[in-house]
Amino acid sequence: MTGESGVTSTYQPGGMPRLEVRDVTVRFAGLTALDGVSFTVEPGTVHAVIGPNGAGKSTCFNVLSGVYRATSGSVRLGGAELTTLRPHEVAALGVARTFQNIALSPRLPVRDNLLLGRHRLTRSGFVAAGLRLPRARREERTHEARVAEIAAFVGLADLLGTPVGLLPYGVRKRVELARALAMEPRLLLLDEPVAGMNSGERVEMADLIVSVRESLGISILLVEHDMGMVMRLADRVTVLDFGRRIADGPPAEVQNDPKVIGAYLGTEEGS
Ligand SMILES: Nc1ncnc2c1ncn2[C@@H]1O[C@H](COP(=O)(O)OP(=O)(O)OP(=O)(O)O)[C@@H](O)[C@H]1O
Repeated sequence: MTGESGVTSTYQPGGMPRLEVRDVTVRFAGLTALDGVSFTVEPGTVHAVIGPNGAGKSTCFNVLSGVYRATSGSVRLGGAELTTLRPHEVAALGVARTFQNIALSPRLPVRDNLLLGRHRLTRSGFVAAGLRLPRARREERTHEARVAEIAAFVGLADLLGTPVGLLPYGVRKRVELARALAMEPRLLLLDEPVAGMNSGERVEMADLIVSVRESLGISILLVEHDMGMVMRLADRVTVLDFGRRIADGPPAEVQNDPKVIGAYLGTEEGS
């Protein structure tokens, strides 16, 4: 399929797997960060995980991406069980993530940061690439063309040669999203994609996330504090509080749930 900007998806939406999180518990020395949490991310949807500070959102992301090991429970992507895998193995199954704090190489230009995202897709070995053998060169050209396509899709076409460290914060957040897309993911985990952005940048990022879903059909799971953004973007919302799931449903339903209102008011009163 082809998006407005001409970027094409490697996967058909029908081929996108469902993410099933079942009864996941994570304990850290006496503290239960996640307590029997379950939810399902349907293929090609935007699913948000929200909750007050310390609710367990980051822990949830870290379990899904293989950074933390669940104490019990299961996470399945299509037919694959993720809870026993390491981060690079989860990434190899097509799960890409962005971070709350940008994790890019500031001295490298946008192009190289995006090419690093394609590492798992590189077939020619290290040696072949180093010797610049013909097959490796051909592969390099293919990756560069794809990176240019993705950069155009996220509005970075003119900045491919610019070192990331010279870019404003909001643009760097887009580079991070582009790098995740460069992995050709089937599931994208976005950790607070608009944190620290001004209102104009927030709107742009929200539009971009919508077009990732619509043009590429990639499933998106996002953790986000900006409620307006969540309500506008998400097809479904899971609400955590003290590690427990207190609500799960369409945004309009969740927004009016007394348990959710109570959890957020409780935080405000406490802070
Ligand atoms: N590596 C760790 N070791 C010990 N405790 C941890 C660890 N990671 C998270 N926690 C604890 O688990 C609980 C859930 O934290 P988590 O960061 O997942 O919440 P959160 O919802 O992402 O919060 P925030 O919105 O503030 O980012 C907190 O009490 C936190 O202190």
